[in-house]
Amino acid sequence: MDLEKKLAAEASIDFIKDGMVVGLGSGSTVNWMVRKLGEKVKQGLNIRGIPSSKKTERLALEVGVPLTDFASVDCIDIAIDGADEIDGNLNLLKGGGGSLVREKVVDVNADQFIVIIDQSKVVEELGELPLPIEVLQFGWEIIAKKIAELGGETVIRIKDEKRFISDNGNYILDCKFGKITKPEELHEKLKLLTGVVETGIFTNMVDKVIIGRKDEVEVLEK
Ligand SMILES: O=C[C@H](O)[C@H](O)[C@H](O)COP(=O)(O)O
Repeated sequence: MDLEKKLAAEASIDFIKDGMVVGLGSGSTVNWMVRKLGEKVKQGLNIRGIPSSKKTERLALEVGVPLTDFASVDCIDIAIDGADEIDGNLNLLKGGGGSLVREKVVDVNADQFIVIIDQSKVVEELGELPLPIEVLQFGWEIIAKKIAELGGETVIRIKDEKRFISDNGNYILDCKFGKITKPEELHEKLKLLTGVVETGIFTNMVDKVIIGRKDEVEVLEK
């Protein structure tokens, strides 16, 4: 699986051109991409990255990828990010690592959005995994009840025996909805709940998917 992630990640580098502002996603697949990008920068590629998590930011700085931010640029040319699930309509479920909010801000504002995954992420319908939803700490218990009224079986995310806190200082609720047949509709209903910051459903955003399959890659276009 790691080889498949690495292959997909490294294949995505071909789409990054000199002078681009690059949205850097989060997660283990993206980490391969960031490392490769660091090598390319050392060889003379001139790009600037916008990281979607503190972890990605740390790695980018470590491997020498120059960074910028939204105060300094008007647009992101290309964003490259991983996913936890992708369905046949290229809808994504993301947030397994807890970085969904910043990822969505980066990915939705990119001219081109490329997803890099291993083949285990391809599903018929989203929802085999619980859906991560970032919520305010204040009132999370009542927000969880409202999510339950929409059909979600909700568990607050725990890491190292403590409540997981996102880069934005919020909690993550992992919510089992069963098969998500209408991702956009579910996302919209959840977003209407006060206290929900963002959901891990990403719809109508993906331009290209690079899938690592054994020792080769498959590229899907929108
Ligand atoms: O919050 C985490 C992100 O959405 C990741 O992009 C996603 O979980 C995929 O991660 P990985 O590449 O480690 O499987």
